[in-house]
Amino acid sequence: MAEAASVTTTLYYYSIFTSPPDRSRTSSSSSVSVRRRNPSSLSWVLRCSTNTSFPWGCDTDSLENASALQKWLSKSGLPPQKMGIERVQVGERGLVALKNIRKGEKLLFVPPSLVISADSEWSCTEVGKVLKRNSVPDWPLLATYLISEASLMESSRWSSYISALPRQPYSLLYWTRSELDKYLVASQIRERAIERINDVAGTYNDLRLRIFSKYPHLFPLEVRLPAMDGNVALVPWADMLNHSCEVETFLDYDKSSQGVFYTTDKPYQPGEQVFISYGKKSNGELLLSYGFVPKEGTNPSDSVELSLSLNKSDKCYFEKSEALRKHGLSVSQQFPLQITGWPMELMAYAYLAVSPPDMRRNFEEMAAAASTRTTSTKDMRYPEVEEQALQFILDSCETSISKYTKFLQGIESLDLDVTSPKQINRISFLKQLAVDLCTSERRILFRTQYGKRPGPGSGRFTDGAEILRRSLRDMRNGELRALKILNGFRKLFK
Ligand SMILES: C[S@@+](CC[C@H](N)C(=O)[O-])C[C@H]1O[C@@H](n2cnc3c(N)ncnc32)[C@H](O)[C@@H]1O
Repeated sequence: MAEAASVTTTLYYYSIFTSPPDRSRTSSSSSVSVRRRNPSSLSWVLRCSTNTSFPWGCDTDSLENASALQKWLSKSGLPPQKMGIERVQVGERGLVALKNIRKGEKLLFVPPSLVISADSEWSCTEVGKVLKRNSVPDWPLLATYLISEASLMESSRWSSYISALPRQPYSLLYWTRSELDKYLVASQIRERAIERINDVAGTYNDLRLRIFSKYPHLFPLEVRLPAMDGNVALVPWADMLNHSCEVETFLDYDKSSQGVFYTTDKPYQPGEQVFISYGKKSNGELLLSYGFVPKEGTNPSDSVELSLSLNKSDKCYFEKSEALRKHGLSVSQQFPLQITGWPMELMAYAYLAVSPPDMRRNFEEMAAAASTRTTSTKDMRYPEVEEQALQFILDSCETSISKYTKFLQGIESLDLDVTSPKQINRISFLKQLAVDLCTSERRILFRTQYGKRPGPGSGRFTDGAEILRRSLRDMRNGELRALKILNGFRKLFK
């Protein structure tokens, strides 16, 4: 049942793009025209800035709202579907095949009249006009649209949709600052969550100062709402699809019918849950935006950020930091590590960090190669500092691993002040999410130590065949052999 509550509901937003999706540092996904964008950012601001008393969303184990949604969608022009909303193994509620679905089959066909976009008609026309006159970007515009419709309750044409929106209380944007600090102390995703929260709060404040405060009759406190940039739309029905790391299909936008559809990349049997991809995201990013962590080892796009820093006592600290600054980098920099390898930029940063003063002529080139902004020769090698650079990366992994281990060993004793049983349940769930995330991130760090290291010409993520620890050992053995030969010669000459 929809219930009146302060808004802690998540809204799902799909960006409609005709251009390729963003290529995150860790992915190289193919071109799609519809994708999700920062959905939970909005929900966080909803939580922190609104206190609505209208029906909003439901728990994801509620099928009642889902079937009302399904009925309303069919009545409103959604064509007959080969899928239905059911209770599922992954994601509680989801879409399940009702008939055989072939690989490559097109599904959904959500017509434009059922897509909420920047061009949708506003029930409160004046609110829409004010926002458009003030050039509010699509993202906050849509968010305000939804809130404004929600405030109309049953009389909004979207009321069935709004009351079936899933609550998503586990996205990092819903975690309190002390939960983030306590449970994600070892992971860089904590920083990303704080950045995202600040970002959204900034957008909200901007709108509040620029628009909401000037039209208090149109934007009473309860319905003020911020959001993010972007060309976005809400797609009821499609947002019942859960994510799988094993599928590579995204929602698509059909230019001619202006509807939204989805092409399967595998067949489904009746009763099987149907998935889409929320994008090639790491486990941390999935937790940040959607509040779940895939099972360990199932996400090929998983990555962890490794933090590297210049040594403050380095004689060339200033020159190196200047070279980094010129290329948009700082003295402490994060690089994504994947299970399959690590970026050339990381190696370039490591070369720079360990280079002695007599290599200062190379600092500039190293800093350029460490930056993703510059298209420089990334495959450079500096044999004279290779060993130190590898050791530097190994040490940084080691430092990070020990943080994770300390956290994982002490998690049980990490308690926040909780009183109600509901809070206790939530905390134990958050702890489990933190454990799952940290275990998967630590696993990548372990694999980096024993996994692959850069090979020339191998692109953004390295797939060379050498092994970090082994290559260091081989290097050292080589040095030892050379030393023995040298000593042999010395003896001979004596
Ligand atoms: C777009 S909704 C999908 C429909 C949702 N399951 C519902 O009941 O309304 C996204 C949410 O579904 C859940 N979800 C999606 N994919 C998941 C997965 N692979 N594992 C666990 N939860 C998932 C998460 O709570 C996520 O925030």
